[in-house]
Amino acid sequence: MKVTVVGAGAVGASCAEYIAIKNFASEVVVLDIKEGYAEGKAMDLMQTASLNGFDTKIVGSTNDYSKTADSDIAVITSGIPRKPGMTREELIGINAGIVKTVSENLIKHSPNVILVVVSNPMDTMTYLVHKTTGLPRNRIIGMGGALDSARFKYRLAEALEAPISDVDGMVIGGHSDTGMVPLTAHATRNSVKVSEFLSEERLEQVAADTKVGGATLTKLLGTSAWYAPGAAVSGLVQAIACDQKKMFPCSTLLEGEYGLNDLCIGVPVILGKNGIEKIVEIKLSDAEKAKMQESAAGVSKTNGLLEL
Ligand SMILES: NC(=O)c1ccc[n+]([C@@H]2O[C@H](COP(=O)([O-])OP(=O)(O)OC[C@H]3O[C@@H](n4cnc5c(N)ncnc54)[C@H](O)[C@@H]3O)[C@@H](O)[C@H]2O)c1
Ligand SMILES: O=C(O)C[C@H](O)C(=O)O
Repeated sequence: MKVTVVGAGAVGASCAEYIAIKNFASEVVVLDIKEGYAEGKAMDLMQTASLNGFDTKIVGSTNDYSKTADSDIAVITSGIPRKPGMTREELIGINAGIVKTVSENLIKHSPNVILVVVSNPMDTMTYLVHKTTGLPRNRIIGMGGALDSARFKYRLAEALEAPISDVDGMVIGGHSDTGMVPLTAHATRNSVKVSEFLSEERLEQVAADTKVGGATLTKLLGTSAWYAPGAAVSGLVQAIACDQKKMFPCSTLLEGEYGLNDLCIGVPVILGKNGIEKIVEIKLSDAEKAKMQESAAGVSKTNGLLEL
């Protein structure tokens, strides 16, 4: 199993590290445009192999896509991150050009590759990859919901004063400060609805904290987060590589599902060796449906800024 990670920055390197530590890939190629940077990250990571006990070979490349040839899965993290005070949508001008070129280069050398899009604004970048590559929708996966759901579980555990392993919950919708839809009514602690333990007001606070999870970290760090994003990507890659048939909320092209069309947005999907093997349509309340519609309108508005 060969995995390429484009962008050897904060998220790309974290993602490569988690994939290597999980020891399911034979090779991870890390590619960056900055001279020597990916080679340096790859060498540093390889020097953790004996310490962390993995056999994955990590190779660095300065923009040489021949090294990525015949990748089974490729992750696109190339592009600029936001700074405090910015929205993800403000990154579109620079990142759209990068994501378009990178995805075309990847497909040229790996025609059967499954792409995982991370660069922001992620739902719009995923849509751009659809529009420009023409790959079938099962092979283009946007990562956002897996991360947002991990942050939701963190906030739920905090409110419940419970270990995170006790809680379960999911965030669907757009990966933006306003567009996320944390499904508080479906969240559970050991199969008991969290609404049995937390007031409506506290649950609203959990949802609000979840939605600004990325902005909160950006303010603290001066740039956006990388550990949880890297771990979330590695989870998706592992589910595909190991044909796990796991369910994650991912950004995918909708063709009527959830009453939506012609956009990529986060919904639950089953991930296996073919990428997105199924879009899971869960029953939403009228209030949840309205939030999803509003979120979709926001994503479509950003998509409208693309020069297609
Ligand atoms: N979807 C998500 O949940 C999520 C989570 C975190 C970050 N992000 C996004 O991921 C992107 C990367 O974030 P980061 O913190 O790793 O940024 P970073 O600046 O640390 O790394 C980005 C890397 O991309 C490289 N790059 C730029 N153009 C390139 C090109 N054409 N080809 C190859 N490499 C190129 C840069 O040299 C840099 O090393 C940002 O857009 C950020 O907003 C998304
Ligand atoms: O917040 C960001 O800009 C990066 C990423 O989308 C995140 O949620 O951490």
